[in-house]
Amino acid sequence: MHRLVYMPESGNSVRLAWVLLFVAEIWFSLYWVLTLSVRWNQIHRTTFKSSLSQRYEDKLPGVDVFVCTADPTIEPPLMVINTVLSVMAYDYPPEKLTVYLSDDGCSEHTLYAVLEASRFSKHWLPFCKKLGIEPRSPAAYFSNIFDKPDNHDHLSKSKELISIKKLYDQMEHRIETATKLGRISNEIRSQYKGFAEWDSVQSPSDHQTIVQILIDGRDSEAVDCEGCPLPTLVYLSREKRPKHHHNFKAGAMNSLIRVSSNISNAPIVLNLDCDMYSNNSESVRDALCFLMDEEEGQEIAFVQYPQCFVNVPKDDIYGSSLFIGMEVEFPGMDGYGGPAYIGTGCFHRREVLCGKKYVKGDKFKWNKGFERKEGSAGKLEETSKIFAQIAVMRMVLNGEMRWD
Ligand SMILES: O=c1ccn([C@@H]2O[C@H](COP(=O)(O)OP(=O)(O)O[C@H]3O[C@H](CO)[C@@H](O)[C@H](O)[C@H]3O)[C@@H](O)[C@H]2O)c(=O)[nH]1
Ligand SMILES: [Mn+2]
Repeated sequence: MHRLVYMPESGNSVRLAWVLLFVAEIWFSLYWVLTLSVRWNQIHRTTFKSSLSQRYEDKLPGVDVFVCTADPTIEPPLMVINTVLSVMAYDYPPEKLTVYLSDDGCSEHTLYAVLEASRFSKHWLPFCKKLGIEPRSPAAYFSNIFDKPDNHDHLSKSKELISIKKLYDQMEHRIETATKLGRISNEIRSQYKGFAEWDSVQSPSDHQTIVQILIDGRDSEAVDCEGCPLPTLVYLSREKRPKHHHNFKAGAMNSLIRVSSNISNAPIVLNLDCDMYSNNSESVRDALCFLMDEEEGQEIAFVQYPQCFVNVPKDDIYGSSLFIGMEVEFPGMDGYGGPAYIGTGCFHRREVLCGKKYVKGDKFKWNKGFERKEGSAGKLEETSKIFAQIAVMRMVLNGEMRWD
């Protein structure tokens, strides 16, 4: 009202500033109304995972986890494998879990780190499950234990803890030595056939598709040190050519959807940025409580987890912890039908990503059974390359891009 009543006469030099201020105030008022309205209808949900187990433990669906990385310098391989290990250690039947690492940086060092992680997982997974520890990213767990002097949680676990920490430190040392060396030594190269792919890589932005199945869950020898099966672990670096745009994470996700459909084809897909480890081993079960809900499950396309940051400065003057968004506005949006998709930490139904249209009353059949693909790992790697090619070709020809 003040702005309208005291508007300067036309011709007055401050009139333009006055009008601009008025527009800005209108915009902020509208913004205030919009943000306030998502704050007064918050929904906080609770899951009952024991009911999920009672009803569905034998029929739990396969889950494919996509971890994306793009640059071995900005996103160090050691950080990437901590994220990979955090999801491999999920409290979920390992034969139904497949973890894909998409490496847009096409780095031998990242493949080497994942290879190391596949070996370390044989000790890390039984350690996590036996002692029920959280979080299951080794770096995050060790930092909680050793960087906080008043944390005595480790005393009861000391023997196992010391030996697993030693294995982790040795792995870290090997990965860092390889990184410092700038190349993968001939000794390591000779131990794993997959490195031979780099003989035909021109550069990280000009290379063929590389698919390596590092742990094949169907293999009876793919077991941890206590004899329990391990989840499947796959490395993918999709084809890139300088003349075609690769569409960043979206392009990687398109390749991952197609390659995974050939290897595990799980009906549930989780996507994670490589710098966002999972801090709760029951996240899959929590998400399934929504997606498999008998009444409303079919109405839910995805379950989005909030993002938490561990390295935000204490005073956080820029609001980088996204606290208001995650703690207030997300539950608020849920009151109006559900939160937005914000990328990492989201469980989708595969069929939704593949373009299935919503049909009211249409029920997904969870008891279809869990199927394993036939064929040797080598054969699956070869056919998966064709699937990755299709993703790239469709993106180039149609500009197809389903992910933000
Ligand atoms: O060519 C690329 C570029 C990026 N990435 C990966 O994509 C992820 C996200 O990229 P980044 O540049 O780190 O985006 P941010 O701005 O940090 O993340 C925001 O944007 C992401 C992509 O939408 C969301 O997943 C996140 O939740 C959201 O915080 C990372 O894991 C990257 O490794 C690729 O796989 N290929
Ligand atoms: Mn990021």
